[in-house]
Amino acid sequence: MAREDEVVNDTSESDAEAGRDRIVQQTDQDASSSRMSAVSLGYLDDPFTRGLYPPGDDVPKRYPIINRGTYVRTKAIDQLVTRFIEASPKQNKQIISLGAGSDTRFFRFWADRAFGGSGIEYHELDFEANVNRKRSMIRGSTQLSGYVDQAEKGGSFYRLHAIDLRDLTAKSPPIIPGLDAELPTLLISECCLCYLPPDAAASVLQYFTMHVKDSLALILYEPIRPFDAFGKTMVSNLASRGIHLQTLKRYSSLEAQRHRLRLAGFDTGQGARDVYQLWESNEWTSQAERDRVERLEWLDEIEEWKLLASHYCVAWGWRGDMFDEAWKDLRSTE
Ligand SMILES: C[S@@+](CC[C@H](N)C(=O)[O-])C[C@H]1O[C@@H](n2cnc3c(N)ncnc32)[C@H](O)[C@@H]1O
Repeated sequence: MAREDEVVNDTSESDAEAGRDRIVQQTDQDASSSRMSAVSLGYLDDPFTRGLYPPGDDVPKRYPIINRGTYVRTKAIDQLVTRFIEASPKQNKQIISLGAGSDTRFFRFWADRAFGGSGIEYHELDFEANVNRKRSMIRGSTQLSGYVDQAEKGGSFYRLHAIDLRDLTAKSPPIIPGLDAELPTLLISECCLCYLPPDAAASVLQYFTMHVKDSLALILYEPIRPFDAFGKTMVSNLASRGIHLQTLKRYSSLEAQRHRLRLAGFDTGQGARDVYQLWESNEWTSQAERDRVERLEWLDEIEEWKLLASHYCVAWGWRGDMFDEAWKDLRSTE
C-alpha cells in the first residue's frame, strides 16, 4: 500500500503537471490574440479569426513587429500548404494540424476554394479543453458549421480531435478516428511540438512516419537561436510565465532543424528559413506585399524587427514524390 506521504507527493505532482499543461493550453490565447491584432490592422485577410475569438473580448493591439511576424509566418505556411494541395490536383490528401488551437486555416482555404479539385481530409489535434472550446464556437456559428457541412458534402472533411499528443508516444497509442494511412499527408506544427520534451516530440513524429504509408511531410514553425543575447532574453521572458520550450536548445538553428527533419524520416528533402529571410525574399514575399504591409504601420525599430524575426523559423521536410513536385525548388542549404 502507498504511504500517505507518497500519495500526497503524487497528488501534488499531478496538480503541478495539470498546471503546466494549462499554461501550455493558454498559449493558444496568445496565438489567437496575435492573429486578431494582425487581422484587425489589415495584415491578414481572415474573417474567421473573429468567429473563433472569445466573444466580448477586446481586439488586442500588438506591436508592429509582432504583427509583421504573424503575417510572415502565416503567409509562408499558407504557401507551403497551397503548393501541396496544388500538386497532383485531383489526388485526395490529408492535412493534420498538431496543436491547432484556434487556427483558422481550414476555414480560410475552404472559403477561398483553395482546395480546388482535391478532397482534403483536415484533422486538428489539441488538448480536450481547447478542442471543446473551438467545437462549441464552430457549432455556435452558422457560417463556420455551414463550411464544415459543405466540405463534408464536397468530398472533404474537417475533424477536431481531443488528443494529448504525448499519448501518441505510448506503447498502445490511441487511434485518430478517420486518419487515412493511404493518403499523402501534410503535418503542421505551428508552435506546438516545441512544448513537448524533445524525445516525445520525436516519438509523435514517429507515430505518423510509421502510420502513414504514402508521401508525408511536416511544416514546423518555432523559435530558434536561444543562445545569443536576444535568444537568452526570449527564453527567460517565457520562463517567467512558466513556459519552457523544451526542444529549443536541441534544434537551435536552421541547420539543426533540417537535420532533425532528416533524422525523423523526412529524408527526401528539407528546407528552413528564419522569418527575416522569409520577409526579405521575393520567393516568399512579393515586393508589392512588402510595400502594402510596410504602409500598414510605422515600424521604426528595424533592428528589433531583424532580431525578433531571425529568432523564429519555418522548417519543412518531406518524403515521397508528391512533395518533391510541390516543394523541391524550395530546398535550402545555408
Ligand atoms: C502557441 S499555441 C499555437 C496554436 C496554433 N497552432 C496557432 O499557431 O495559432 C500551441 C498549441 O499547441 C497545443 N499543444 C501543446 N502541447 C500539446 C499536446 N501535448 N497535445 C495537444 N496539444 C498540444 C496547445 O494546447 C496550444 O493550442
